[in-house]
Amino acid sequence: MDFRDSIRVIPDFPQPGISFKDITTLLKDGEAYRRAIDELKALVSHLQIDVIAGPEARGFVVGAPLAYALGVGFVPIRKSGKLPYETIEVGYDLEYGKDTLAVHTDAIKPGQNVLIADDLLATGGTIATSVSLVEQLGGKVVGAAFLIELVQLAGRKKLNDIEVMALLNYED
Ligand SMILES: O=P(O)(O)OC[C@H]1O[C@H](OP(=O)(O)OP(=O)(O)O)[C@H](O)[C@@H]1O
Ligand SMILES: Nc1ncnc2[nH]cnc12
Repeated sequence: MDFRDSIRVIPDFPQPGISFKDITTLLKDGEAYRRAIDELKALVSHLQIDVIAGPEARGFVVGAPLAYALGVGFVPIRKSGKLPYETIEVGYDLEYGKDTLAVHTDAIKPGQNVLIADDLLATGGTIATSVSLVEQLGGKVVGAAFLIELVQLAGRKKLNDIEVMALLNYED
């Protein structure tokens, strides 16, 4: 299945010069959504995964169903101020702004193998920050899985030797 047909591209959102890849058109199509998660599951099948971590908000709609499909737990990595228990936090830049991500200090056990999942890899700031949070808790990041990779932004360079997997590549 060519998932590209299910992604809507919006020029100049949320600011001029950004070509926004809108996954809501894929999410509302039950067949395409299910197949996308099934294909991600196949892409990560060689990895030993104890838990999936996904950054708010779009990382939830990819990471949580993937965790369910694999029969592993899901850890939400949230924007600052949302999690109720003790957290660690890291600030970062993204393609169109700045933010801070947080995770509960007991979300990951030291030594657990963690797959990070999100809808899209752009500059890699979100995922590098997620990797930092997981590693601060003692987790080992065994891979990062996405629906979409914006290859020109070279986000995977921020991830050093972490394996990066994506269903779709965009050149712009
Ligand atoms: O590789 P990067 O340059 O970090 O960009 C990618 C991130 O940007 C988007 O999230 P956003 O922060 O817009 O939040 P949202 O999921 O709440 O829309 C997207 O869902 C990724 O998480
Ligand atoms: N171009 C883009 N489209 C959709 N989400 C994004 N997050 C960061 N860059 C993005």
